[in-house]
Order: sequence, then structure tokens, then C-alpha cells
Amino acid sequence: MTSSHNDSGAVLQLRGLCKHYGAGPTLLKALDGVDLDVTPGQLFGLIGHNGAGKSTLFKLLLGLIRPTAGSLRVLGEPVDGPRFRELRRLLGYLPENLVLYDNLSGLETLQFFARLKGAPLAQCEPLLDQVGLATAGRRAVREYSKGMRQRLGFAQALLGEPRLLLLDEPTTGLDPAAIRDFYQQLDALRARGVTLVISSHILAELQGRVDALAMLSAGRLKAQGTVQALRERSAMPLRFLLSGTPAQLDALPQQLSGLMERLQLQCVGTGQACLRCPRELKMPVLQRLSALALADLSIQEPSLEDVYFELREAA
Ligand SMILES: Nc1ncnc2c1ncn2[C@@H]1O[C@H](COP(=O)(O)OP(=O)(O)OP(=O)(O)O)[C@@H](O)[C@H]1O
Repeated sequence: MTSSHNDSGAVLQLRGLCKHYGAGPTLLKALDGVDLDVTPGQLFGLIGHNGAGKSTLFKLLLGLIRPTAGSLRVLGEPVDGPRFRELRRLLGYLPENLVLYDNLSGLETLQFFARLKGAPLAQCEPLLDQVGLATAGRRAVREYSKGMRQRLGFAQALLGEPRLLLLDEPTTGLDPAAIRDFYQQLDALRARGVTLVISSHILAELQGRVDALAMLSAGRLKAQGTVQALRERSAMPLRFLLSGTPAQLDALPQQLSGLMERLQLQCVGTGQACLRCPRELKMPVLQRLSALALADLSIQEPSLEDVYFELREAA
């Protein structure tokens, strides 16, 4: 790995990062030339299919495995450099499958992890409270539900007041209220300058919450940027939902003449129509529609899920 000076201020800086397993016919490129920057205080999403390389990326960031090629800086330091061991204390990690000892209580579990990490034991009870396990703290982990185990895992990741949190599918098993509570906690952490990298398959959950995201596909970075930037890149059409009288809706093809070949118009119920419109035609279409004085008009952006499938298919 190279260790050139990091002048970008990035919390994470990956350049040409590769992790290969096996060789010859069994060669598997878990990560293959990934460039990525995450800036301080971002809530950064990592998305991609099963086996895309997300967990591999987390393990590389933590120094648990070594890259095959490329460079990797975390909090400004190369992961294989002399200062990384010290910096490792400033990282919190919630693995996809955290192993817990069933016979320990929640509090004992947290105390165990605190000792491993060199974090003050005094942080354990307040953290249990923070993740909603204050009353369950003295019960054995074997009695915990899936969501309670996940909360305990999150508390473990927060030990030592990390500056960078790596959360691998952290909302698996959480109910809707717990998911909302979890993201509120992430917002509070972000407000304190903590950088958060979160992987999830629940794209609706990330949409509207992440500052930026990266989409991995078979070890390669398929797209990177804000949700809006990905939408624009995907060239998915906007959806205009129109309400009006039958006469107004009948007049739509005439009103949009010259543009219709690039639009898709569909009746979706009495007095309602849906118009699929390329992003670049949004303003000309709006201008034409304004002349009709429709009862209502709303414009829907494509969802992150729609964008994901579109970009996945793109070369
Ligand atoms: N120790 C290993 N030895 C060989 N191959 C591995 C090893 N660890 C991971 N892989 C392979 O690397 C690829 C990426 O795996 P990874 O766990 O990073 O995917 P992921 O994106 O986290 O998937 P998921 O969404 O299912 O958690 C997969 O093909 C996996 O089989």
C-alpha cells in the first residue's frame, strides 16, 4: 500500500482498493479497484447486492483483513501505518453478525466489550439506557429478542465515543419505531461530528437520510454521490400525477404536442393521469400544463430502489 499525504480532509479515502480471494480459476474479486471519499460528519450509505463486497470493505477499514492492492486511509492514517493501532480506538463497528455470549447479561456483555476496547466501564449503563435496554440490562442475553440483540450490538459500537462508526446492516430485526429511534440517534451523533458509514438492503430507509452513498456491484463501485445525483445519473423519468376534469385530461396530448413522443401518458383512474417525463423536459412540460389550469399536479422523483435497479442494469 502507498501512504501518500492525505490532504483531502476525508475520514475515509480509498484509492484503487482491491481484495481478491483465491487464485487462478477460483479467483474471486471481492473488491476490485474502489475509489471512495467520505467526508467528516457524513451519514454515508453503502448499498449493493448480496456478495457485492460491503462487509469486505468494512473489514478492510478496520484493518481486520489486508488489501490485495490499492491504498486505504482511515481518519487520515494509512490502515497499515504505525499510528493506526492507536486510531483503532476511535472506530466503532457493528458487524453483520455480532457474536454474543448467551449466559452474560446485557450489562456484562457491554462491560466485556468495554474491557476489550479499553473504554471506561462507566459508559456501559448510560449506553444501555440510550439504546432502550436499561430495564433489560440485567437479563441474560439468551432471553433477548433479535431486535434487543441488535440494540446491544449498537451500544457496543458506541463504546469509547468513536469518531467513525461502521454499521453493517444495523437495522436488521428492528421494528419500525426502533428504526426511527435508531436514525434519530445517528442524527444526534452526526450533529456531534461523528462520521457514519452504514450498509443496508432497505433502500427506502436510506433514501432521505443519507448525505451520500456508494453502490457496489460485484466488487466494483457502480455509482457514488447524493441520492439526487444518482437519480440524475440513472436518467429515470419523473412521474407527474395530474388531476383534472375529463375534458382537461383529454386535452393533454394536444397540449403536449411535439413532446409526446418522449412522454408516456397513462390514465390511472377517474380524473387522474400519470405522465412519465424525462428530467430535462420537466420545465417545458410544466409550462404547457400550466395553461390547462388542472385541479392538482404533483411531481414524484424515482425512488432509490428504482434508481438502484436502473443503475444495476447499466453498463
Ligand atoms: N474469507 C473469504 N474467503 C473467500 N471469499 C470470501 C471471503 N469473504 C468474503 N468472500 C467473498 O467475497 C464476496 C463479497 O462478500 P461480502 O461479505 O463482502 O459481501 P456483502 O456485500 O457484505 O454481502 P451481503 O449483503 O450478503 O452481506 C462474496 O463473493 C464472498 O463470498
